[in-house]
Amino acid sequence: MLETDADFKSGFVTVIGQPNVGKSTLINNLIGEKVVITTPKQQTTRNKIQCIYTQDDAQVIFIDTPGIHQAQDKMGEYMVDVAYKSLQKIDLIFFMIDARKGITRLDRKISKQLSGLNTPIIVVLNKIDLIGKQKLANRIEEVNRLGDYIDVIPVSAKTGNNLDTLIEETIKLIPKGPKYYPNDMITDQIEQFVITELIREKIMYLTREEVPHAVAIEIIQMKKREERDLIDINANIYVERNSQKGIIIGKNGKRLREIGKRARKDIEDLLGSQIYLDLWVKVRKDWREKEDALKMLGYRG
Ligand SMILES: Nc1nc2c(ncn2[C@@H]2O[C@H](COP(=O)(O)OP(=O)(O)OP(=O)(O)O)[C@@H](O)[C@H]2O)c(=O)[nH]1
Repeated sequence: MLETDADFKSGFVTVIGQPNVGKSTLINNLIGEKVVITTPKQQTTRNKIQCIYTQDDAQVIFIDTPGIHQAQDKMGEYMVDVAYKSLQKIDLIFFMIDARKGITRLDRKISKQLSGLNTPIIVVLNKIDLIGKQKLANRIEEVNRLGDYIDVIPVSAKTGNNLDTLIEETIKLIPKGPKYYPNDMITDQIEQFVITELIREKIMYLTREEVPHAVAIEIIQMKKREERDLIDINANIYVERNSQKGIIIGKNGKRLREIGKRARKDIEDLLGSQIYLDLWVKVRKDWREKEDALKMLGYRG
């Protein structure tokens, strides 16, 4: 299901900046026909997808980095460990600065914290609709003195001015990769969809050619344990024939355990939480031809 056009680009971006700088406005303004906003019902994730921007040749997934928002009130804890770690895993950071206010003490602190990362950073100089040209030129100078950034892009998140340049630059900077989400993905299915793809990928890898496309994954349950940083995920793996079931399970369940182990690792990275993954292999004869089964498994015609 993941499109693997060799030239397609995809990447994860997070938006950081002090309160009121315009982060939500930016994300909201990026919502158009091409964008999906997500409002996960359960708070199972720490890395929350905020929106997805898809165009013909690229997909940008904006994620809400854990810890960043809470920590804005308490600068001492600004980069709590988990936030720092997740920042290292993403492809690009937007560091938003208010062009009217100019660089604040908080911006300097953020900048210092970010300087330890290898992740590329674009400074998004926001609210340029409120200042004149000369002031903007000064601000750009100030930002260039503040740190070593890939680019400084002046925008108005409110009017939409120059957001096309921001997207263009972003796409230049993200790596080649698959289209993680279909264009018409239903928002709250996104997280589960990626999880099923991660599991499917491991099966494909570990069974090679033996169970080609006869596999579908259904997430039965995803639930966070109370008072524990652990999410239980129960999923069914559907195949068409008993022989395929045997292949996936492997001798004494060895292959299924390996599939589970590898998938768990990736899902933990995705969710930023420990998970317990319970996988069951079930035979559903000719599921590919049965409409009901397809619907149940989340495929839409
Ligand atoms: N004039 C102008 N106002 C803006 C712009 N971007 C954001 N604002 C305003 O700035 C205020 C704060 O914007 P938000 O998008 O809520 O800022 P935020 O960074 O998400 O704020 P927190 O959620 O507190 O972190 C709102 O009143 C926005 O309308 C802009 O480009 N120009």
